[in-house]
Amino acid sequence: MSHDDLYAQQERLPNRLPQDGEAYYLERVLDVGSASEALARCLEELDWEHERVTMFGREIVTRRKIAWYADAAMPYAYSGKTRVASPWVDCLLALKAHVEKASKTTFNACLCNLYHSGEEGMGWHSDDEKTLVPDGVIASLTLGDARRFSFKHKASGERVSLELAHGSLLIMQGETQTHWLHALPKTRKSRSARVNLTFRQMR
Ligand SMILES: O=C(O)CCC(=O)C(=O)O
Ligand SMILES: [Fe+2]
Repeated sequence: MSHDDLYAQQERLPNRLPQDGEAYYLERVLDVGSASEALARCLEELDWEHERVTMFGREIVTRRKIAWYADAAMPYAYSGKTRVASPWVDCLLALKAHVEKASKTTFNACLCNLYHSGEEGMGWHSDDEKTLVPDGVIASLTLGDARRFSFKHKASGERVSLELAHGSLLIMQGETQTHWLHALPKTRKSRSARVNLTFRQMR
């Protein structure tokens, strides 16, 4: 799909959140072939490692893997741990350029997630770390198996869910992180890998 088509599509995109934030879903920013090629390259070329999180005073190593890229060797606080960014690699830079055009925004960092199957997910959280631009844009590219993604309003508990397809982009902006949590629930339906690239704006 050309970028002109993408812009035209975006003009009409509905906000998926009923209030207190903005979430736009672009179902196909990459065609199936390009998305599959990008998935293979990301699996092969990114610095994947298991995430270590501290829960109830104990260190837990997640099955899910992550990789962290940013303009400089920026430290990034995430789940109570500080990670130093890897320097950008070509396949990620090409995807970043594509996502920047599609979202008409620029990004200086990317947190990458690798879920080997539906047995891996991510719990409720908001991306409101102090190192991120407040109310900045987060653009989340999905490569691989489609998964359900859910929002939950912090005050009312209201939920909004959508399915994120192979080659799709979810753009979160405005006050989304202040008022909503999001999660990627585990599921028995997914048996293959999904890579999710969350392009971010660090200050
Ligand atoms: O995998 C996803 O779609 C969600 C990832 C996410 O929320 C995050 O990295 O903060
Ligand atoms: Fe998140």
